[in-house]
This record gives sequence, structure tokens and C-alpha cells, in this order.
Amino acid sequence: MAGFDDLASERSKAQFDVEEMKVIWAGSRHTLEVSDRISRLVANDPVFRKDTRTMLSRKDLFKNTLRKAAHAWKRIIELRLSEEEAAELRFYVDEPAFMDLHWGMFIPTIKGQGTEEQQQKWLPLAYKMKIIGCYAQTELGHGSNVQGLETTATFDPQTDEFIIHSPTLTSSKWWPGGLGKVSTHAVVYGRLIIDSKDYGVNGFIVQLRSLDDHLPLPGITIGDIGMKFGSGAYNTMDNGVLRFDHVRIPRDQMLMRVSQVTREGKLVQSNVPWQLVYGTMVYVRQKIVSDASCALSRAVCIATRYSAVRRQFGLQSNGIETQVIDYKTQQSRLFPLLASAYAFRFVGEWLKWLYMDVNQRLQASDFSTLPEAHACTAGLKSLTTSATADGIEECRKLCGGHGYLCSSGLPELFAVYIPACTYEGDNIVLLLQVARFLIKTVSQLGSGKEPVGTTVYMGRVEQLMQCHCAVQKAEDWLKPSVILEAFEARSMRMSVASAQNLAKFDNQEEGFLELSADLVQAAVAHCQLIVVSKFIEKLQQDIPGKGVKGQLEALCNIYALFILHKHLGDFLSTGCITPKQASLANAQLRSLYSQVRPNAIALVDAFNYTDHYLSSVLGRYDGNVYPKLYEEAWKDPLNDSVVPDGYQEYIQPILKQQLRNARL
Ligand SMILES: CCCCC/C=C\C/C=C\C/C=C\CCC(=O)SCCNC(=O)CCNC(=O)[C@H](O)C(C)(C)COP(=O)(O)OP(=O)(O)OC[C@H]1O[C@@H](n2cnc3c(N)ncnc32)[C@H](O)[C@@H]1OP(=O)(O)O
Ligand SMILES: Cc1cc2nc3c(=O)[nH]c(=O)nc-3n(C[C@H](O)[C@H](O)[C@H](O)COP(=O)(O)OP(=O)(O)OC[C@H]3O[C@@H](n4cnc5c(N)ncnc54)[C@H](O)[C@@H]3O)c2cc1C
Repeated sequence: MAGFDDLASERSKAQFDVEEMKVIWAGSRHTLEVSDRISRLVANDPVFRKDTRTMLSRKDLFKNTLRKAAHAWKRIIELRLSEEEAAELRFYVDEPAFMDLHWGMFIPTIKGQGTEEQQQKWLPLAYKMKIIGCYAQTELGHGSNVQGLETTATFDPQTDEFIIHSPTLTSSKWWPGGLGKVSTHAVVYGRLIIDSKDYGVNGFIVQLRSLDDHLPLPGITIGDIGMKFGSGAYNTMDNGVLRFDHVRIPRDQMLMRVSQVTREGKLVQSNVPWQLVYGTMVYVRQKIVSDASCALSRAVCIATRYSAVRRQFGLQSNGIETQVIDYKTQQSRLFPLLASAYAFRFVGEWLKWLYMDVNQRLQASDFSTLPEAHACTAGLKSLTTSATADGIEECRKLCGGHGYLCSSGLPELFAVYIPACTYEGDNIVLLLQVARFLIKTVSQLGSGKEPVGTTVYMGRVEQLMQCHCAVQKAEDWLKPSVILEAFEARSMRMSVASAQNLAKFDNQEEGFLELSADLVQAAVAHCQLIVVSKFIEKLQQDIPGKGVKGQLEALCNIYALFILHKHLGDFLSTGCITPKQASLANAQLRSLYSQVRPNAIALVDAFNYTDHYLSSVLGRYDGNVYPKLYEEAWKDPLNDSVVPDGYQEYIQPILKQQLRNARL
């Protein structure tokens, strides 16, 4: 039967050890074991079903999410799951919910910005879920501009309290997930005011709702901000609005790792940089990069399996049509996304390491790598989420008409994913942060301060400004050193050109605004270089398993040459490569697609996703697409009755009217 046979035959063609690739994708044998076990546990639990999600009203959808979250928590306790297993369970439940913000932002904020004492007081309550917290930073009037927040936290020396207040409509907290209906507490960001003096934005732990009856505490107005894009999707989350009317909290509820307010109302700065107040954002951006590879690989898995099952045109001698995956156009759209999923996986792994490293250094009062950690997390969050959002939509198109059906899983995945381009920092705003970092690095070249980390290549500025690409034949593009040099030279030249143009302005800030579109492009070039170089570094590790390394090399080259092809203008205009070399890169890319083609299904099998997680008729492991699509259609509530509700009121009168007209 079509589908079953197609995927089985594809799997038999694989030229590498899929089980070993699963380990590489998961990160380790241990992680694979955990994620495999937990994903099956979730898939086999009827409470975690997802198939009716797009058909529920907002209220039913939300209540169902609460039910799932409560059940997930119950299972975590019953099975005594470790922190790692619990996080996997929440991941595979696959429904945005207040839990994400509680575990993903509220707890990390207390850990990162609270003193030892504050951590000892609040973390046990949060870990046991005796309180539920969210992250209330964004306001109706300000999101990107954190320093523009208007909420005030005024110290009252008489009572040793802060008075939290929303002085204007635009100071209403707006967007925090989990705030609208669930959270009992929030970390609220507001301006610290002591003795009428404004000391800028700080975080405060504020109780919002009673722990007895869940009613808002006095002075607090709170609610949900309303339906968001798509059906189901992010509407399982209670993004909220919050206003304070002179709400009092004890002084020790200001998060005081960065600065402390004494009983006398004196502000004392610690020896840590004030930017640590922004620390949770660095943590979450790093996490979002890892998650991008999950969302993209999920869409790619669906589109790849379906492309092997779907046949159109080109009758072969045996009378069957061509699998659409065999069309070169399909490959040239699909395989770069497959390669990007792997690329984002590895850069995510590296970023996790970078984040851990920066944290260890911070514990030892070494703050030197913080600016780089900020630039890398901001830039890679922007790059990977934009590419993933676009990639999911491309996968929908790759599935033709059926991709538009909710049962394909792609519309909901897209709707859930796209806010990642906005939350945790608008992607353009974040690239501008990278651009500032690059300009600073360029301006310090020659000053004796050597660039470090991901900007170390900038130390070779003279060589990179002059080098000529050595490619003479298509296969030369397979050399990692050739690819790296082309990407480094492009990024170096774009940053230097931006810095030179900026230097022409008397006022640097005005110049920065004027040149911001170019600066963003330079930031993108730098971030793409990071992704390419981390993929290449990954390949230098010991990679066991028959054929695994070869497949990863092909994917790495596809990613790099696809980016080169997409941004050809940059590479040509900076003189990094010639038009002839560009055309050789294209020829090499075509040949790489042919190399990946027989392995495509096995490469997506290596993600080890259950059908439950994919929630897609088109992406089913067994390829049994058509009977299941047919079956799925009949489940739609519209098909509950043969004659629809409303027939007598609305259809019949029209038909009767037409009949009369026809007789006239
Ligand atoms: C489902 C799985 C769970 C996974 C994770 C869990 C949960 C997440 C899941 C889903 C997400 C759900 C919700 C998302 C939640 C949110 O959206 S929370 C709100 C996030 N808000 C933002 O991201 C706001 C974006 N704005 C900013 O970050 C900053 O304000 C800014 C744009 C970077 C500031 O710009 P600017 O005015 O220039 O800077 P400022 O004067 O404030 O700072 C100047 C110096 O500070 C450096 N810097 C800036 N940010 C950081 C940082 N984060 N870390 C370290 N350093 C930073 C900056 O580089 C400047 O340094 P100089 O040396 O002075 O140049
Ligand atoms: C689903 C979702 C969940 C969220 N969850 C939370 C949460 O839990 N807690 C929380 O505190 N917040 C949350 N947010 C808010 C989120 O962090 C902000 O929306 C985000 O930081 C973007 O800020 P903004 O909305 O102010 O966008 P704006 O800054 O108003 O952006 C609007 C446009 O202006 C452009 N722009 C802005 N500034 C500049 C500039 N300097 N230069 C050039 N262009 C610029 C942007 O690129 C964009 O195109 C959430 C948002 C969403 C969508």
C-alpha cells in the first residue's frame, strides 16, 4: 500500500546507522534514553491527547490545559521524576502553559537575581508548587525598551516596604504568560524610587492572588489579554494584564543580588554588573535557540515523510507516479531546512555550554564573558527563530493543499511558534544589540585588546579584508577551511564597512539609527558564521556509527552553501567570492542534495519523534497518510450531522427563493 511501502523502502536505503544518529541528535545516550522513555509515557497517556485542540472554545481549551498541567504535575510526583525527566515531560506534553513561565522564568529569575537568603525562602515554595510564579516585565506601552518601564516601586522608610504602583494606563503589565488566570506570584520589574530619586529598573517578588481562594489581593487588577493568533496554538496560555494601586510589599522582596536597599533606604551596589537584572533573558534566549531545532525538525520531519509518500506526475514504467521528494525543486526547498535543523541543534548545544561557562565565571566574579554571552544569545535567538518560523511555513507549502489542514499539524505549529520572533526580545531589536557589540569590537581592533570567543576571527582583520577565495572547482567548496574563510571574510568586511560608515557621522547614535538596516545585515552575517563554525567544530569531534559523520558533513555543507546562495549579494559585493565561484557553489549544492536524498527519511527518523509529538497525519511514522486523512475528516464536528445546523434558517430560504425566481 502507498505510504507503508514507500517509507519502508526509503528506510531500507539509508546509508548510515540511524540509532547512532539518534544519539548525536539527542546529545548523549543518556539524554536519548530519557527523552525516548518520557515521550512514550506522554504519548500513551490519554489525558495528554492533542487531537481535539483546534476545535475547542477558548474556555474549554484553557480548562483542558489546566487539567493536563495538573496531571503532569501528579505524574511527576508519583513517578518521582528527576528535574531533567520532569522538563522532558513538560516538553512532550507540548502545550504552552503557565508551567513554562513558572519553571522557565520565575524560578531562574529568583536563582539568578535573588540573594542566598531570598533563594532559601522562595525556591522551596516554588519547587513544590506551593506558589506559582510568572515574569511580569513587559507593559502596554513598553516591551523592547526595558529602561522605559513605568511601573514604580517606591521605598517607604516608615514601614520598611515598597509601594508598587501603575501610574498610567501604559504602565499596565501586559503579556506575561501565566499571569492572566493562574499565577499567585510574579517577579515584577519596576523603577526603584528612593527618596524621590529614580534608580532604574529592578525586579520585585509580588504576591498577586490569595493562596486560599485565588482572588486578586487588594489593589490588584488582573485578567487575560484575549485571544491570540490561530486556533488552539498559544491560546492555551493565559497571557495577562496587571495593574497595581499602591500595593505594599516587604523590603526583602526586592531581588537583591545586584543591588540592595538597606533599612535606612540606602542603595548599595554589589560587585556584579547591573546587567544581571537582565540575566533571565539571557538564560531564556539560550533555551529558545535549543527549542528552535525542535520546532524546525518537527516540521521538516512531517514534510520529508509526506514528500516521500506523495506522488504527482511523471508516470514511471511500473505505472506509478513520481514521489515529490524526487523533484529537485522540492529538494532545494526541503534539504536546506533539514540541514538547518541539525545546524541549530549543534549551535544550541554549544550555546548551552557557553551559558553554563558564563555562569561559572560569574560565581567566581569573572564578568568578562557577559557581553559576548549577551550578543550570542540575542543574535542566535533572532537568527534561529526567524529561520524556524519561515521554515515551518515553507514545510506547509511543501505539503501542498493537505499542509493547510489542521490535521497536518503544521498550521498549529506555525501559530504556536511565530511569537518566538517577538517574545524574549523582538528579533530586529536583538540584532541591533549584536551590531553594537560588533562595532565596539571593530573599534577596539589595534588597541591592544584582542577579540575573544566568537569574534576571535576579527583579530585577523588584515588577512580577512584582503583574502581571495581559493575555490577553482565545485568540490573545493567541501573544504571546511574554504567555507570558514568565506564566511569570516564576509562578516569581517560587512562589520568594518558599517564601522567606517558610522565613523562619518558626528553623532554616533544618529549614525547608528541611519545605518541600522545595514548593521542588522552585518549582525546576521556574524551569527550565520557562528552557526557554520559550530557545525564544523562538531564534526571535528569523535563521531561513531557507520556513515554518520559523512551524513553530517553533507548537511553541514548544505547549510553553509545554502546560506551562501541565499546571501549571494553579500558575498559578491564584499568581494569574498567571484560569480564563477558562486556558480560552482550552486553546482556543489545540487550534488549534495543527491547525496542526501536516499538518506532523507532516516535523517528525520533520527529525531526520534513519536506520532503523538508530531501530531500530524502527514508525518506519521508508518506513512499511512490517505486512509488516516479520510478518517480524520469525519471527526470534524461539522460532520456530526449530515444536514448542518442552520439549514432551515439560512440555506433552505435561499434555495426556496431561488426556486421562486426561477419560476418567474
Ligand atoms: C516552552 C519551553 C520553555 C523554555 C523557556 C521557558 C520559557 C520561555 C518560553 C516561552 C517564552 C515565553 C515568554 C517570553 C517571555 C518574555 O518575552 S519576557 C520579556 C522579554 N523582554 C525582552 O526581551 C525585552 C527586549 N529588550 C531588551 O532586552 C533590552 O532592553 C535591550 C533592547 C537589550 C536594551 O537596549 P539598550 O537600551 O541599548 O540597553 P540598556 O541601556 O538597557 O543596556 C545597555 C548595556 O547593557 C547590555 N545588555 C543589554 N541586555 C543585556 C543582557 N540581557 N545581558 C547582558 N548585557 C546586556 C548592552 O549590551 C549594553 O552594554 P554596553 O556595554 O553598555 O554596550
Ligand atoms: C506570546 C508572547 C508571550 C510573551 N510573554 C511575556 C512574558 O511572559 N513576560 C513579559 O514580560 N513579556 C512577555 N511578552 C512580551 C514580549 O517580550 C515583547 O512583546 C517583546 O519584547 C517585544 O516588545 P514590544 O511588544 O514592545 O515590541 P515593540 O518594541 O513595540 O516592536 C514593534 C516594532 O518596532 C520595532 N522596533 C522597536 N524598537 C526598535 C528600535 N530600537 N530600532 C528599530 N526597530 C525597533 C520592532 O522591530 C517591531 O518591528 C510576550 C509576548 C508575546 C507575543
